[in-house]
Amino acid sequence: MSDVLELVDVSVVREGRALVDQVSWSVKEGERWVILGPNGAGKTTLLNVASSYLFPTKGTATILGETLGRPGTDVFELRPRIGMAGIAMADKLPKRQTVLETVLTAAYGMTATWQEEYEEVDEQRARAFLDRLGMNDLLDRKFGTLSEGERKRTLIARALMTDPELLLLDEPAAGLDLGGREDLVRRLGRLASDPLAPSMAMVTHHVEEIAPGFTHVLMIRQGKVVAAGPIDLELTSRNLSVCFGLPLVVERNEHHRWSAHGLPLR
Ligand SMILES: Nc1ncnc2c1ncn2[C@@H]1O[C@H](COP(=O)(O)OP(=O)(O)OP(=O)(O)O)[C@@H](O)[C@H]1O
Repeated sequence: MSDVLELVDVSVVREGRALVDQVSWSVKEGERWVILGPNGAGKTTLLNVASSYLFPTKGTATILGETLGRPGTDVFELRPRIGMAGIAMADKLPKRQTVLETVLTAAYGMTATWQEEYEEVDEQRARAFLDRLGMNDLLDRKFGTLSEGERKRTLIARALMTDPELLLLDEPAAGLDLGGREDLVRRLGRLASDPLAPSMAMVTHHVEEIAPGFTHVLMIRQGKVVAAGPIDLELTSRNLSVCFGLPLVVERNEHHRWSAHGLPLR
């Protein structure tokens, strides 16, 4: 299996502080990673490196075989190969555009529609991704009028539109109610279990949001790696407690879903 992402001793330093501190992490083809860590741990900063929007201050980041900052690496060629769904992207998209247009524009590397004609084949693809994410009844709705859950699902469909080799999801379930979260987890589980789906890395705050099918976990605290590896081996009470800085118990049920809770204060 080849490396989709290879970070070696990567640090991102701002105002003298390492937001990401000597992180080495490799994602191989077909792996589905969960990134866990407390607020401010550096998760989004790490995704920004993985999506080629942020270059490391130190160390090397190689994405889909292209090393950032090396002569010959063109980030404008690299970026369409990476699907990214997160709040930062939602803010860039025109609110008056329909759901279908929002997904369709991804095929043309733009955030606005302009006046060009879309290929029939692209429209079919956009409809298929939206169908898979349960957005069939909302194709003509304005993006700006969607609920949080509908917006998240549209963004994932949009990120899949370029047929990316690496899919990065930044807190896809944040702000969703219980039903919305469970609906999304089911859909992410289907995606994660699809052998044709791209390699994935998903930032989340809650182990309850990890869909079955995710294979690996990266835990970070204060920019440093606490644990990294197969989820069955590394997502332990001990590692989670170190990561979040308080005693936690993590469990997995027979449906392959995770839950975590703190121990009562004495
Ligand atoms: N450009 C910047 N300059 C200085 N500090 C920054 C900059 N960008 C982010 N930070 C800080 O870096 C730290 C890591 O931020 P980051 O957004 O990566 O964390 P996170 O793990 O995604 O947090 P959260 O879970 O709260 O979203 C935070 O303390 C943040 O305030």
